[in-house]
Amino acid sequence: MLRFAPSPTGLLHVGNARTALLNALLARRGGGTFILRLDDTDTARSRAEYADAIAEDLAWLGIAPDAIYRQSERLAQYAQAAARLKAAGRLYPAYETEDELELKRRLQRTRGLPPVYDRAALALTEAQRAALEAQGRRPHWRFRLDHRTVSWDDGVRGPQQVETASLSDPVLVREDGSFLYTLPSVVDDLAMGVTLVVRGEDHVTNTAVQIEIMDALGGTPPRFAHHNLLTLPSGEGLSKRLGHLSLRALREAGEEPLAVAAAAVLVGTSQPLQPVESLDALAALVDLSHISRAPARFDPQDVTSLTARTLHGLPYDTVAPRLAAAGVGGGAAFWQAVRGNLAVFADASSWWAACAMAQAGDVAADDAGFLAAAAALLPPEPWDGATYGAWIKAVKAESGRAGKALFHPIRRALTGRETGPELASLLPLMGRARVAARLRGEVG
Ligand SMILES: Nc1ncnc2c1ncn2[C@@H]1O[C@H](COP(=O)(O)OP(=O)(O)OP(=O)(O)O)[C@@H](O)[C@H]1O
Repeated sequence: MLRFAPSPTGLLHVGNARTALLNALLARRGGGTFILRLDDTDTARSRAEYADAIAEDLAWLGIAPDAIYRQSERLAQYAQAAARLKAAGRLYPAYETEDELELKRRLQRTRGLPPVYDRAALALTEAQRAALEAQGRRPHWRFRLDHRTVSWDDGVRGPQQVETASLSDPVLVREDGSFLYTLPSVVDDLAMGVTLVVRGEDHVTNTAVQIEIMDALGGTPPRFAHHNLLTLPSGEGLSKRLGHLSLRALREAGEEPLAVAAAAVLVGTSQPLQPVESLDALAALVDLSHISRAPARFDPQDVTSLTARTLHGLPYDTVAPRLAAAGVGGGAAFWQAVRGNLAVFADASSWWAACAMAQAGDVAADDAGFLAAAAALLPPEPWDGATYGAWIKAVKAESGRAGKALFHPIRRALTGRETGPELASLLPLMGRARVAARLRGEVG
């Protein structure tokens, strides 16, 4: 059981996609379950349209979660867990304001001490608490860490140890009673039976805290694996809120979902960037132990070149529904003919238009006679893959032209372009009447 737990506070970026894909692909490969769990307890920042956008962007990548949960709908479970922790003496009220905490931290720093919460609230007497509440202060609630060494064998980073004495007791519940991310995450990982948590290394410290809370709740922690983070090419970190390298933007630029997925998974590993034919093929390449420890720069140029390479290798059966939806005909023969020339999928539509829609032959005045003579040599239909070769041989013999002078005017007349797919493949798709008309500079 694996999960992806984003906050719906912006559009997913390629770093988020790395986490989502690693989880989804490991689940897919191992026959496990993959859930999308929206961390939407922060009502001020979470937005329903981002939750929809997350599901849509995952679907675009080819990921269909087995279930979707919204943490905002599970508050009763978190309240129950908080009550259990309070009863066990592990969740205590604290009354410091943000300014007071900041002052404490500043004093600690000037004394050369780490800015760790001093647990002053633990020492408050019943009467002192009552007095603070009488002033109108509301408590936030901190988890009392065990101050022990928490260890786990990380799927990416190997054996890990965190001394929780070096950490502040984390706030689990805010003044207004709302939950920060930590408790819902722990409660749900236990309740949903999550067995492996794969996430970014921004969570390593959280993991130590979460293992302590899981132990305090009597649960068995899952296994953890923390992958490196992706950055902008400049090295700057990615942020959902700032809209960096969003899946939406890559999609709008025409990038292939399989190319984005391959780049998001393979960048920053010891495996080479390579196009894949399917998510199953990408799943077969996933190996947590091949992920580097250092952050990895994500270059959108890599996606652009992977998009082209992905398209060049995509089998017809995989793209047939997309071709049909785009109104592109010609079946497998057309796809085989053009795929090697595509930079983005939409180029298939332009090549289809060039084959199937009337357009005037692009004929330079100097070549008009040569091309009209070539038209006269066109063999009768039916045409197949060998037609062009036989015809061009005859044209060459009669005209005495060779090389560029022979091929270039023909390509221009037929397609209006300097380069493109093999004419041998396009000719049967265009048909004799069209080819003849265009060679004469007419509309065909
Ligand atoms: N740059 C990144 N590279 C790889 N993974 C990332 C990156 N940023 C976040 N993640 C992972 O994405 C998952 C979802 O995290 P979260 O929703 O907090 O996204 P975020 O981009 O950090 O958010 P925000 O910008 O809103 O703070 C987490 O598992 C996190 O580790």
